[in-house]
Amino acid sequence: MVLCPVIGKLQHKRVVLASASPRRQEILSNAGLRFEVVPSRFKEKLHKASFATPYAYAVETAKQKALEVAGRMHQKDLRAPDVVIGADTIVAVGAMILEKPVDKQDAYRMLSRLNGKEHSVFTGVAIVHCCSKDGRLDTEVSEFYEETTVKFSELSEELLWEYINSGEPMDKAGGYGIQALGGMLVEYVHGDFLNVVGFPLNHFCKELARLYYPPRPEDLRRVRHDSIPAVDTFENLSDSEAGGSDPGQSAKGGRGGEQVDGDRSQAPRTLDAALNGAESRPPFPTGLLELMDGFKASKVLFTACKLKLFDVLKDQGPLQAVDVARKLSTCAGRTEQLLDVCAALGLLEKTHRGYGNTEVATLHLVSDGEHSLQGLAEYNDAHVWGVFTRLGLAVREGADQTRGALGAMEEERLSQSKELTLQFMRAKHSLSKLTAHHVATAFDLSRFASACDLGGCTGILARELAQEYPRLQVTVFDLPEVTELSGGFQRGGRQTERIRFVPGDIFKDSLPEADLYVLSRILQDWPDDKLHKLLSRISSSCKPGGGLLVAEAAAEEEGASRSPRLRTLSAGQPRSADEHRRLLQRHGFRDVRVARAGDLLCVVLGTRAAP
Ligand SMILES: Cc1cn([C@@H]2O[C@H](COP(=O)(O)OP(=O)(O)OP(=O)(O)O)[C@@H](O)[C@H]2O)c(=O)[nH]c1=O
Repeated sequence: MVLCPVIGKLQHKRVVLASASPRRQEILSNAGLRFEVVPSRFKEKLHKASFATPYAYAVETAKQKALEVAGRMHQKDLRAPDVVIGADTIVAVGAMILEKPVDKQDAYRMLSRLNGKEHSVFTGVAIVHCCSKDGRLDTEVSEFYEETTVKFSELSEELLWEYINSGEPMDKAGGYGIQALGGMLVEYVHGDFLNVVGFPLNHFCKELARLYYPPRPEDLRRVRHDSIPAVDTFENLSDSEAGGSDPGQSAKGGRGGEQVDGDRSQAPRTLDAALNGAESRPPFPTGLLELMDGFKASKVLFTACKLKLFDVLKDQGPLQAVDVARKLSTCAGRTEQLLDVCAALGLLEKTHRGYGNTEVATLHLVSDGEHSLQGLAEYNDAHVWGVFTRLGLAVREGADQTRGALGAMEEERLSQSKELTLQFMRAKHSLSKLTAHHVATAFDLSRFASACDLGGCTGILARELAQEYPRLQVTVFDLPEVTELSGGFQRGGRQTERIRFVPGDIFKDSLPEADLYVLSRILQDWPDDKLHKLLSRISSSCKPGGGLLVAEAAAEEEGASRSPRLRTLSAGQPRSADEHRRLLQRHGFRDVRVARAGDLLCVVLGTRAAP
């Protein structure tokens, strides 16, 4: 059989399975692989929301599990195994990830979500090749994922509880085991069954083949592209293009993809394809097509927010499409399309009871939620959208125009209506709420008695600083039209006594006195000349020993910015932590330290040297 020699390639190697899952052990030993089992101690606690897709989360977790075991074994014996295999299985309902239930209630919640519906099971796999050199561990990781679609029948409460009480759900992702009693819950499976059980053996063998039998150049020219993913084009939302693709068919990523994301078609598709040969076609441009459709997805999100769809579903959901349309006074047919696209985007859940918010929608898209990003959606729709429609003009007409178009948020809000200023403030407020705590705690700032947040807008960071440092007096310095409206964003509380709002322009007016100046997400909006002007003004106002704290979007190479495009399209240059460090040094700050704040920001703190 073709696959045996592939497994045989590992025969003389020391192979470790970094997994406690008895199912994985069984699948691999049934395939004839000889290995040791060293369960990983990696805690499955990666921040799910920071992954663009559920499978990216599974792949990263699998990798971390394997690397933890490789590192630990290397440390213990000063010799790592040759190969460590890690895997992670998750169940995904839209964007929501279900892992192993923590108790019976949790299992019930999970199984109820799956009841009567289709879901995806993803297993991420990492194959880590290790090499110990001069006491150092070198690793080379290849990773992939497999997706299988599973549909549950409509199940009664009684049956669900009977299943839960059998004890089977507890150590299984999504709360069920398809290989045992759980098999009775399943109406159909599309894809690799073993992938659901915990290990995609077929894809694993293909990956080994790819690693151990590099294709000959003549084979590569004949690669067949056999897994073209569907791309949701949202066409059926447009009147002129009605009858387009099925919104439920969102881009899923090929089951046979060799890479986690991006262009999976770079590598030979499959051993089969490489060996059997096929006609020559260019790689399928999945990423590019998704990019072309990206604006439609944004517009769907903005429209749903504007219609207050998530608010209605929060209070009254789940609801059928006609009821949603009635409550929103919208056209029933179009509303249903919008709801379906929202479900395909992972914003809504569709069950036999109707449409309901997913966790991410409840958390971030409901207007009055503590972590609501409604303000940002509203501003992007009402303002940034229009700004970007002028991008071509801005690029053609040069730097100033580019600034006018791309970085226009600051400038336009000066001249425009109170409503626009309010929109801008709501957008900034909602985003700052996500980051303020991280910025305030990136360094110990307790040595400062006063701080001034320049461009501090609604005072959300000031509030966090005051809360974190009980001695600190904080000034929020922003344009008069902003400070005038900031009252509407205050929630009261003891620390507000130590916060004051001072109107002024950071480029023109004298800066309020403070031991620590703060610039949070300000520099990125300005081109170099303005930025140097601002930093030199701060430098002159800052007393020796005083500080400057800068928080900006983390540069891509530092790992976490998931939206490099957003960063690049602001007026200023994208800057790395090192560039920020040099900027501060150039303006008279010493002992410059850099820290990461959450997933989005890099924070830099410098101390003013004596002139
Ligand atoms: C959907 C489904 C899952 N599972 C098991 O669910 C666990 C997932 O958890 P994990 O975190 O990927 O693995 P683990 O069991 O914690 O082991 P480890 O690799 O040490 O983290 C694995 O066991 C899988 O078999 C089944 O046995 N049958 C099914 O139908």
